[in-house]
Amino acid sequence: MNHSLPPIGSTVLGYPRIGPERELKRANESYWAGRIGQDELEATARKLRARTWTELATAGLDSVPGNTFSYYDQMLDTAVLFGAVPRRFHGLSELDTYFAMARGRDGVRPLELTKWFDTNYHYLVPELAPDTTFILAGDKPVSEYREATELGIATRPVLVGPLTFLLLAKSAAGAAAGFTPLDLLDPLLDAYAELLARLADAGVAWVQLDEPAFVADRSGAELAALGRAYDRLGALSHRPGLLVAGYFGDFGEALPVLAQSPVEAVAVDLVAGSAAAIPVVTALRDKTVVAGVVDGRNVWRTDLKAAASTCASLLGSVGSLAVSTSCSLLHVPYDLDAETKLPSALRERLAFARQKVAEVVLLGQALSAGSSAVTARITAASETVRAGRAAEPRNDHVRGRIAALRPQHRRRVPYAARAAAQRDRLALPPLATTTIGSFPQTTDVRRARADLRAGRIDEATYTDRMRAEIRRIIALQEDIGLDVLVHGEPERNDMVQYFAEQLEGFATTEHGWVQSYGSRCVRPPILHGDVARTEPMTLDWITYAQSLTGKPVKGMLTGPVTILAWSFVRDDQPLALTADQVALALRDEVRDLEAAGIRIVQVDEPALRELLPPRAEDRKSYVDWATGAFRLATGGAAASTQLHTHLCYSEFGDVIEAIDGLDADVTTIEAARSHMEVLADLRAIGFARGVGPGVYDIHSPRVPDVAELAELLSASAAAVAPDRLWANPDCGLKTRGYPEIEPALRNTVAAVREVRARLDYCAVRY
Ligand SMILES: Nc1nc2c(c(=O)[nH]1)N[C@@H](CNc1ccc(C(=O)N[C@@H](CCC(=O)N[C@@H](CCC(=O)N[C@@H](CCC(=O)O)C(=O)O)C(=O)O)C(=O)O)cc1)CN2
Ligand code: MET
Ligand SMILES: [Zn+2]
Repeated sequence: MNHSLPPIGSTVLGYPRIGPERELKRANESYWAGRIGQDELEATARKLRARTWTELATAGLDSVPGNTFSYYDQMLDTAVLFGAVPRRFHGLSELDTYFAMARGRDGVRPLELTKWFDTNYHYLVPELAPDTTFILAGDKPVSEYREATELGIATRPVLVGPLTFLLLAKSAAGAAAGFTPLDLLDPLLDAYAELLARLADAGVAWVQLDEPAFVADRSGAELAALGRAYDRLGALSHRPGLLVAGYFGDFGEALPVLAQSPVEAVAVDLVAGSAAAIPVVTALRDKTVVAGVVDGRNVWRTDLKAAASTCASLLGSVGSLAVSTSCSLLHVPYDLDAETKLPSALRERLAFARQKVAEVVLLGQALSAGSSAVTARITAASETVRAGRAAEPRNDHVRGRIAALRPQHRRRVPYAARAAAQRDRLALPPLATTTIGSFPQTTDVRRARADLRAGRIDEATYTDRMRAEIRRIIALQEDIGLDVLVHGEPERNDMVQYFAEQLEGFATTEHGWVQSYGSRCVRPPILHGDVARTEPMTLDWITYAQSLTGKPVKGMLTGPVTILAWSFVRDDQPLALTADQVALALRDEVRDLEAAGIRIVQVDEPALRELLPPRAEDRKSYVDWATGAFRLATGGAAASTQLHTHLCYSEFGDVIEAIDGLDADVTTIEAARSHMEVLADLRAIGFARGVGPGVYDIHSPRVPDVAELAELLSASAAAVAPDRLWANPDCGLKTRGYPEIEPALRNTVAAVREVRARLDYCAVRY
């Protein structure tokens, strides 16, 4: 291999790719709708890549990451690159196969979508089987490298590492028992070896292999596989320099393994993790260590003085030191300069992707030259950060309420008493039907909100339009015959941002878009101060909806854990305390809803699993504060108020006890894609409250028929008593269209009627 590698110096581990104005979202959605062709989509993609490389090189980074672009997702890119395309997707053009894997097509289900570690980004889960053969089927990393060289920029291609790829993959349905994707390591390494040779041919000096799977607990066998893989790739005679990156935590036991392998560089996350292990691992003394000191997950400006001193402290322990972000900047918005409405005191304290690149460049200069001008800028930046933090106003009322909390604030009367009171008050049938909250966000609804923002319509007109939408949604649900109704959430731009816009202590952005999955984006709010509710947030909409019907309408709130998980949070106090502040605001909202006659309140916690720490030793304290905050939000409700929660988008095996700890009366939970596995998990711990395993996968446009729904419901009824069992979709319906959801809901109600009839029959016979 090349023995005169250029120093990495200053770099970032990755960059946003949706485009500062969500150009890629618009281009993808236009292509899917048939409004533009492949050429136009590719032209947009090329422009976005060129713009990113140019911006990063011009900003002064020594090493610019490449291959950070993706039409949909980097795990999907990796599966396609190595030919791991399940048979059901064969038969389309390359691009359409790719999108079919992401989104499904007629009668063909897509790959599973799941959370990327503890972030709100979702990746597609590769499906591997014993007979999967890996070949170097594509050349995206090579061709994008060439594209950048044409602009005069030598990039460092970023690849998902082979171990992380396999550890995040799942074995395809029907794969032999005992098979795990890791069994395919050797053939996969052959394909990586071929890719590395091609990259070397193209002139690539460094590649980055991301192995974040190793910041979680890993078995001895997995650690050994890591060592074996990098020994093998390292031993290749023709390859670029290898940088292995870990992020979202500490490499732990994987650090010495990598240090003893022939890789030339290791990138470590010094924001979520610590620098303590680096001097201890003596084998790092002849490696390049890339110090991730600029937070890639949050939007605060870096305390550059502290970061520079962390870097300086490592100088004697490593062969060569480079400076970087803690992880890819994919998780933060593009550019603070696009925000014109943020309060200036807050703005001063923020850095988005572009500003973080500038921070890294400055730190790099401090490390290499350390001129007095650079030192002065670093000192000034640190002072701004510290002064800004100190100047954040405190809300003494909220802090007083927190100080006065007692265990009984987080406790309701025992479930049996609640269930009895709710049975009397609600008189619901067995297998009660409901939905998760949102109905399709139509173009009209979004346009009304855009018109309000632009001043084209006034507040009263906007309210009228939303009320008309609520009337339509209530009438539709009555017509379909659902038992517990929702107002449909048309007034919400997003289930977290909507609350943040009304709570003191949060700021929201105009352009701060971050990719969540595929073309779907969010604008995470910035939680900067003490949180307080100044007035009811949902009351008018919910009471309006309830006034239209005799059936119960669910009050609909987003829980404290999810509000934190999907916001940028303050880093100057424990998350547990921030969560309790949010919980108090929600507790007041629950009380107002109850006082207005609302009989059922749902508090969504889809992100409960997401924040679970990667290492087992940290989990108990997380579960304690997370369930504690939820129970603080809900613990003031009367026994006869039925409290629902909703969970989705993850594997729940690891948080079953936490779900129990929420103590909700009814839990609606994603289950359709995992064949109701969660019911067995719940049963195993003796979970005895209401549960609604989602019978309809809303992530797919497919409409389930009555027979399959009845079968899922019967299977569920065998595991859960019918008076505790609910029938509902997997998640909210906002991303779907009416032509899909209307028949799906009608079929659900029809299936429930069938199963109820069978239950009656059984009750008579036995
Ligand atoms: N925060 C969050 N995280 C989550 C979820 C979630 O619901 N929220 N759900 C899970 C899955 N993730 C998701 C993330 C985003 C979306 C989603 O639908 N996002 C929308 C944007 C939602 C939004 O902010 N809408 C705004 C702005 C809409 C918009 O783009 N308006 C147009 C103009 C309006 C028009 O003419 O269409 C514009 O600004 O250009 C609104 O309704 O007001 C999108 O990407 O399209 C769905 C699921 C997990 N994580
Ligand atoms: C991502 S969970 C979504 C819950 C919310 N109530 C909705 O129905 O959209
Ligand atoms: Zn959901």
